[in-house]
Amino acid sequence: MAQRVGAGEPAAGPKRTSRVRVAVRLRPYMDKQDDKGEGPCVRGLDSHRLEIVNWRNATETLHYDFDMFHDEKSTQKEVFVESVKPVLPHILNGQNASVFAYGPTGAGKTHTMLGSQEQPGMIPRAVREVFHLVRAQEAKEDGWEYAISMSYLEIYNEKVLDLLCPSTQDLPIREDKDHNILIPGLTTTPLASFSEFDTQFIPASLNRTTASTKLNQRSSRSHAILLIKVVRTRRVHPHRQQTGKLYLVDLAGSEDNRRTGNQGIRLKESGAINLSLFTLSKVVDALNGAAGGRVPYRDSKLTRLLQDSLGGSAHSVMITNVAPEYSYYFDTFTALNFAAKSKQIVNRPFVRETLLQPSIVSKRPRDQGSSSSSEPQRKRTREGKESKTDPDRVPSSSTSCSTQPQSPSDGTVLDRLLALEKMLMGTPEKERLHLLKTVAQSRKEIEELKAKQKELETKAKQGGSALREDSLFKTNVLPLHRKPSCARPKKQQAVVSPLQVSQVHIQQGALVCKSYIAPDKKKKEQSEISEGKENGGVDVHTDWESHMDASLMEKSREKILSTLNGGSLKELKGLQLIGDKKAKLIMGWREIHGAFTQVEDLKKLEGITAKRFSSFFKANILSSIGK
Ligand SMILES: Nc1ncnc2c1ncn2[C@@H]1O[C@H](COP(=O)(O)OP(=O)(O)OP(=O)(O)O)[C@@H](O)[C@H]1O
Repeated sequence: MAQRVGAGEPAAGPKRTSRVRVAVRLRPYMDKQDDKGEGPCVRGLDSHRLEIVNWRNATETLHYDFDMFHDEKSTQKEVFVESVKPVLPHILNGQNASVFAYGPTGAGKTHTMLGSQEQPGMIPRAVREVFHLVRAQEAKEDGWEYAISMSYLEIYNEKVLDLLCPSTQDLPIREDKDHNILIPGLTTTPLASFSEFDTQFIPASLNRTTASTKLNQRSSRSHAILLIKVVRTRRVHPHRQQTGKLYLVDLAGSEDNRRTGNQGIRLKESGAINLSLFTLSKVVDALNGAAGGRVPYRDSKLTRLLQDSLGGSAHSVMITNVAPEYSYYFDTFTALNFAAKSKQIVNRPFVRETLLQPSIVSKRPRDQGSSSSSEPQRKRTREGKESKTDPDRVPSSSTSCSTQPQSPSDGTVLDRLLALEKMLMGTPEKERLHLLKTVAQSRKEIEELKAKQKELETKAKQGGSALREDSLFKTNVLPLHRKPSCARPKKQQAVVSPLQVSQVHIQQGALVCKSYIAPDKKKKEQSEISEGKENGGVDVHTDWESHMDASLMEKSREKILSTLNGGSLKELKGLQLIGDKKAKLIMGWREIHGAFTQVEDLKKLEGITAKRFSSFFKANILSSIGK
């Protein structure tokens, strides 16, 4: 698990501010001659200023001044070089950046962000540039190693959907204590090259929800957000790790339902789109001092996700797309006013840095003497899985939804101990004393664990053999309709309710006394636990552990732990007594705190009491042995 370094630490440098940069891009006329006759309702004055006819008085014009004005002849390359490229280097230094296109339906947002084969937009250009920047840094051998990955999502009807894995449902949005916005369960795909990005991105874009409206033949009905993450790790001790994120956002078009002719589902979509854009506008107002200081980020999924880009810690660029036709006049006027307001927003970018724990560092090849630049990187895949991938190798055609077996990021106690000892070399005296204490404490823990394990093994052997003979006999002679008593030498008798019948199973040397509960009762019991209600009547928490083979128990425990640390949403839900809510909580915890070191860590989750944990543990150990 990584340790967070505060934003004010030396690595982050002095805190500084960065205003949201606003560019306006005017789309050329489309093929409608009659619109052209009226002349454009908006026109550029120079590379920063533009004017629009004043609707209150047609003889006047209103002037606006922006960071950049791109006229109707501007090429994709010019827009990229002048407005987008300057923010990209920040993401190599652990800072966040975002570029988003805003404007009415049909004004050119998707053209600007995505573009076409002949005229690639900001997204492909920005990603290509990120690869260039990273390769240039690698060539300098500056002591850092870099890893690039991507995630891609859309917000459709206030649902967060994973475009790299379209079968997933609405994903939750979480915030950690450092105000980082996280989406547990979102696919993250490592990228080795730009062409690999292309092969992932193009099919994923086709998953995006689009439908035509009267205004635009191919109108985007969702907000699409592409996230490019650059993680760089210092090769030498202390192993600092910096994470920079680039958000590339194509917003859905704001639109007037009277003009778009929306009905039915299209009307519902428009409601969601306009609500999120309205909230976006309220957020901008609040950041500019209105609304008494409360910034309503939480009022829509879009603003929650863009929290970092507006008034947060990102270097942000907003490209406002406008159209020249008079039919767009009011939309253009509104968009320009929104852009002018956004220009005043000030962000506070800082470096996000963590220190890798010794257990992670000690497992890396460089600690075994290697310092090759093509050394494998640790990367997260979907649902918080960790894997080792060589960044210079083009991975096989694994799908983004595919899951890989995962090894927990925290080592065993012994691994950690060894790593700690190794770290003592070259540590100042005061810290060394503290570390020595930790080492001594860990050693003591190991001794205690070993003693306990021995004791349990002996108990299990004694109890197991006595019970095996006894229960085998009883299972054979008891009539089915009678309740058998499950023999438990030295231990208390299990409480058996009138609806239960006990069965004795012997599997792989383990003796398990399974309670049979009538199906409807079992269902009720399980749903009560997963809904958060404590178990009332029957005590299911009897001393069952002592009847199990210690090594088998340990194996099952490891299996559960590995699912907790590496399981997908579906796999987590496959655990006994874990429903959708708990599975998402587990993923959120994992995202924020890293791997669970032991199954018992589950008790740290909200709503998992000791009793509920005990039910969970028992049910899963039994079911894993039963498999
Ligand atoms: N700068 C430009 N040069 C040439 N064609 C453009 C330009 N901007 C937009 N277009 C064309 O205008 C049409 C509408 O643009 P686009 O689909 O990008 O609008 P949009 O704002 O994304 O709309 P929506 O909100 O509905 O998604 C498209 O056919 C697009 O190719």
